[in-house]
Amino acid sequence: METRLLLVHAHPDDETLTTGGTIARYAAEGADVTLVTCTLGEEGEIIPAELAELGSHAGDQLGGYRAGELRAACRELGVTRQFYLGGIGRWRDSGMAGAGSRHHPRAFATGAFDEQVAQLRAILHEVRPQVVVSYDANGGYGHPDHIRAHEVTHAAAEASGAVQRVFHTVAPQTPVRRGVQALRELPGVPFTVPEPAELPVVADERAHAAIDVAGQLDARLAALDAHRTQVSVWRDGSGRPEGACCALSNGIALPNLHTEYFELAYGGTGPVATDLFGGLR
Ligand SMILES: CC(=O)N[C@H]1[C@@H](O[C@@H]2[C@H](O)[C@H](O)[C@@H](O)[C@H](O)[C@H]2O)O[C@H](CO)[C@@H](O)[C@@H]1O
Ligand SMILES: [Zn+2]
Repeated sequence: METRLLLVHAHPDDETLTTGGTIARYAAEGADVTLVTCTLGEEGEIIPAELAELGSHAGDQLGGYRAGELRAACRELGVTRQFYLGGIGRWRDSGMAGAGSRHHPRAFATGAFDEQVAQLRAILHEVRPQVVVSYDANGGYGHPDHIRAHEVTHAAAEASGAVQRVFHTVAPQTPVRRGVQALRELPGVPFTVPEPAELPVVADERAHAAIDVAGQLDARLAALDAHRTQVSVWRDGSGRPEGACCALSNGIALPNLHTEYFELAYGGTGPVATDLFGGLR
């Protein structure tokens, strides 16, 4: 059986931040990996000062710039094909909860749900993935676009009748806290190392699958480098991926985990503990 994995993410950078190692691993093992990105991330903050005028408050060119970042990141991860839901530019980044940008006529989180579901069903019909990955009902950390991506994914996957499993990317408490502790012990980290309680985590029991991505850390870091408007990557100079970490525009360090975790949300049970396709091939 050719294994076909499809991931639905809200903005350019999410695919790498939460599932970059898993994408790189399955792609390296010969799986067909499709990425669906729902928006261009037009409302994002911008880290490099020299690019500030791309922002929505000024030139409003960030979406096009992030499309280029996403192409580069997909090359680093080995993505087979990448779609924008409804075509490039159809749905716009809604901004964080409460932002006025949610009233934009093309805002994803408040857009026509049935249209979005039909657009994803068309991609599912073309690609025929056995396994689909997106976010939990809280969108991981509550971003309106992530929540809508979860809703559209479940509606389309369950209506398709052909998707065998839907997983949510999750951050279980114990490994996240262990990763934060490792950052505290890494000399010279230029970001704010968060208190464990500051990171959006879930109970360990919700992590049904743990995908070992120790062999893909360099690929994930290279893909994070590509998302330079959104992510700062720091390396301690040792050349080891363990000596690196990253932060978003808020300057809060994110743990560099060797494992990515997933909750099995749809498709019954199965031997998924270390393989999203366990028992399907
Ligand atoms: C990872 C992710 O979903 N990023 C989103 C998010 O960006 C965050 C947001 O700007 C927040 O205000 C910052 O503190 C944080 O550092 C950012 O990562 O929301 C953006 C706007 O919707 C979105 O473009 C970005 O991809
Ligand atoms: Zn996002």
